[in-house]
Amino acid sequence: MIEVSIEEAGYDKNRPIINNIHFSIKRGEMIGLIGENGAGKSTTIKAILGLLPYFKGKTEFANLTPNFAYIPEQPIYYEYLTLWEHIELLASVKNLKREIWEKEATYLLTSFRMEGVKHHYLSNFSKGMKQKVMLMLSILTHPDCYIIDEPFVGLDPRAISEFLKVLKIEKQRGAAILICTHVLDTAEKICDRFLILSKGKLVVEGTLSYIQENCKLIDGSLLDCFDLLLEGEIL
Ligand SMILES: Nc1ncnc2c1ncn2[C@@H]1O[C@H](COP(=O)(O)OP(=O)(O)OP(=O)(O)O)[C@@H](O)[C@H]1O
Repeated sequence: MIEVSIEEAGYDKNRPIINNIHFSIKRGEMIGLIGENGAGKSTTIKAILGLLPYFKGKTEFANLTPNFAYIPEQPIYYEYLTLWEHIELLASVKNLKREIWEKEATYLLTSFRMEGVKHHYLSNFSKGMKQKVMLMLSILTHPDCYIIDEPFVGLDPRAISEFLKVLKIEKQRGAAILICTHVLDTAEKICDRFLILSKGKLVVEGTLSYIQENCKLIDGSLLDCFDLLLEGEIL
């Protein structure tokens, strides 16, 4: 579905931030992008999205016109549009069928417990509420691929569980999902494979059992393996 091949990339040609990062994401696969603060996760996402001033490499999508949703860590929205107006704007831009999106939007508003604020401006929402809106909007477009930057930090536990439920359905539909997160116990439960970045490089890529084997920690958690890998005991 997506082939990412980054030779080097960054914000300035003379100072590449990430290099030699090569991976693919298949249909129906969920990949966890993990690494310490400053490891280069957001920079990798920006490279995939074509948002970096300096990028040497290529990103290939199976479809010539990739249909993907990017959910940033910091919500982006229109100050003077209500939640429902955001949904209507998206539906109009994406040419969604009213009889379908209205039903789905109503379902999502109820499951994310946002029905009561659908006619309020986003500028009055908390960070978690704004994040919920970003998630709902992306889900409504049913993209081929989701790129999600830290979804678990601002959301309350019920919203996380609703979000995971919907993601599971989207994954079964065939969506490819890249999630960047520090919440390793959740990532461990939901992701099929992991990319561990450190200092702008891909340290290890694989399933949890591959990483456990690599670390000689057969029953170790993702966090145990992550700690060990980054302590340099293995590398
Ligand atoms: N806009 C920018 N201009 C220049 N350097 C940047 C910019 N954004 C990030 N960097 C640098 O790139 C490196 C990687 O940052 P990045 O934001 O990709 O890390 P991250 O893994 O997403 O970290 P975190 O977990 O803290 O979000 C850091 O050294 C950072 O200082």
